[in-house]
Amino acid sequence: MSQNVIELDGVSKHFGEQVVLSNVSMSVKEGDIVGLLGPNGSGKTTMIRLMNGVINQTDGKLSILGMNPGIEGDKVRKSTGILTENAGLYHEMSGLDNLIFFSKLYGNFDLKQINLYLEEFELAEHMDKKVGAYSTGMKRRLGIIKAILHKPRLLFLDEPTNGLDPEGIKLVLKFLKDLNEQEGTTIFLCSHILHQLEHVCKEYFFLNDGKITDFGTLNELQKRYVTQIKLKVITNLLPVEAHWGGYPVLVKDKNTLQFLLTSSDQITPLLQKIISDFWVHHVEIENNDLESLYFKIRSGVNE
Ligand SMILES: Nc1ncnc2c1ncn2[C@@H]1O[C@H](COP(=O)(O)OP(=O)(O)OP(=O)(O)O)[C@@H](O)[C@H]1O
Repeated sequence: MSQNVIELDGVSKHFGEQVVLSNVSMSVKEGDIVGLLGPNGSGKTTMIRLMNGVINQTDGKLSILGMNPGIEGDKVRKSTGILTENAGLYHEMSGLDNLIFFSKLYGNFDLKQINLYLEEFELAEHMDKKVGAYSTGMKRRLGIIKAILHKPRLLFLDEPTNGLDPEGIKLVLKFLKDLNEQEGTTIFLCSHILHQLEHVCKEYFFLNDGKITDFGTLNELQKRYVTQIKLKVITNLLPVEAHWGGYPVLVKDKNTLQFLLTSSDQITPLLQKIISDFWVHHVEIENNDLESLYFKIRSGVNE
């Protein structure tokens, strides 16, 4: 069984009078990709900074790769990579020189590998430009390369797709999935853009006001929070009553119906019944995506 590479036990962090994290306990297994989701100011960046030993907790215990980041911060940072908002890049140096500088600092200089990453992140043609002249998306991609140069076992990414265009988002998410699958790198990422994470993370942690309010796989969270399925069906069936085929139904728009079901087992028989007399162009469960779950967990509503 894989070991926990992140363990937090009753961790709190105060800045003066402000309680930013309160009694946070969580664990992440080696080789997983997990997402930390929470609104602005909920404490996500603070948690990453604690786990990297950049700041110390007020209370509780942390273990990162079996080490205490508050005491062994340098050792922790040698085996972890981190991408933060400004990525710590030198704006007066070129993209290439930044990567050469950091890889030498990490004792891991490999020009061939650097060039491969620059190609992969579509930065090769800009590598001699000063980073100060890079666009936000280019800086973000360079920041990700900087975070993985020393082949960390554990990667912390704070909003890795911020400022990226749709092609950049696709490229970065695919790269992270491949890195996880091929190298076994554990990835801990924070993001607001929930639909992007839906196909990337194995498990999600929800942070609100400095407290973990729930966690689990998408499947587990759906079982917990989605007790009624809202099934959107685009069809030429036009129900005349508020029930059709034994289920409550709402006419949302011309050709768009919403059935309310209590179990996903009801979907197939319902659709079979519809298509025996009508056409169906589209079917979608509307309320079980990560974003719907996020709002339910925030408001404590099961629906
Ligand atoms: N060094 C600091 N000194 C004082 N307060 C701080 C410090 N760092 C963070 N905070 C406060 O802690 C709270 C949580 O901040 P944090 O950056 O961890 O939130 P976040 O969830 O990452 O937010 P965002 O989504 O906006 O990035 C905020 O109220 C912030 O002002």
